[in-house]
Amino acid sequence: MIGAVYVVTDPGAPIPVLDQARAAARGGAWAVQLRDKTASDAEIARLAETLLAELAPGGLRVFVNDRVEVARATGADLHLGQGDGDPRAARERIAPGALLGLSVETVAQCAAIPEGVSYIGAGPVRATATKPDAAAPIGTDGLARIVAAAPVPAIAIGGLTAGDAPALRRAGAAGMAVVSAVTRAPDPEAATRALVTAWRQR
Ligand SMILES: Cc1ncc(COP(=O)(O)OP(=O)(O)O)c(N)n1
Ligand SMILES: Cc1nc(C(=O)O)sc1CCOP(=O)(O)O
Ligand SMILES: [Mg+2]
Repeated sequence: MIGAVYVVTDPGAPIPVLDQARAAARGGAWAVQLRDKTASDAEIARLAETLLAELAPGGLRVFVNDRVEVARATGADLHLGQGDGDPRAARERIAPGALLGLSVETVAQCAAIPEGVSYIGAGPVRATATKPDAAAPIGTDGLARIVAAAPVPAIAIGGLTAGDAPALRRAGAAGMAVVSAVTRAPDPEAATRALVTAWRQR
């Protein structure tokens, strides 16, 4: 089951990554993702193990970004992009119960989503300073087209805030993923809670 609010951590944010994840969990996030382009596999594995021990028993899903072997070694969930290797091969490497996410930027990419992918990360919906190599923003109309074409639930990502929740829901997203709206907020727990509340509002 895919949940509503998914917080991607940022090692460049003002508070440590573990505290970002803990605040997200307290605020009601469904998932956190450890995203760090420069840390070693051993460092990411240590963080994942800590979060899995501490927060997975309470229901939080813990993802690692890009690192198939870290997911395999720790039992964490995994998120891959279009350039991060074959998702079928990754599915074979990770735990049977682990979730596998795949980034999708275009409707055409929806035709190539293999079985075993649990959800897509669809975006960027809006411009984002967090990922300088992101594709051009697709907007909520682009998101709706991807939702319609995808065989699995879509989690919207890219430049999102709580105010976007109604439009993302109208577009058919199953959830929303954020980096800066939580990790750069003065109170990351309250920011997560605001996202959860906004998502639930009809
Ligand atoms: C939930 C979610 N969706 C999309 C992405 C982006 O992944 P990717 O395209 O591989 O880019 P990087 O994050 O690796 O720079 C994501 N991480 N999470
Ligand atoms: C990690 C990531 N992936 C994206 C994609 O479009 O695939 S956009 C993005 C960064 C999202 O950060 P923020 O919430 O601070 O804009
Ligand atoms: Mg990636």
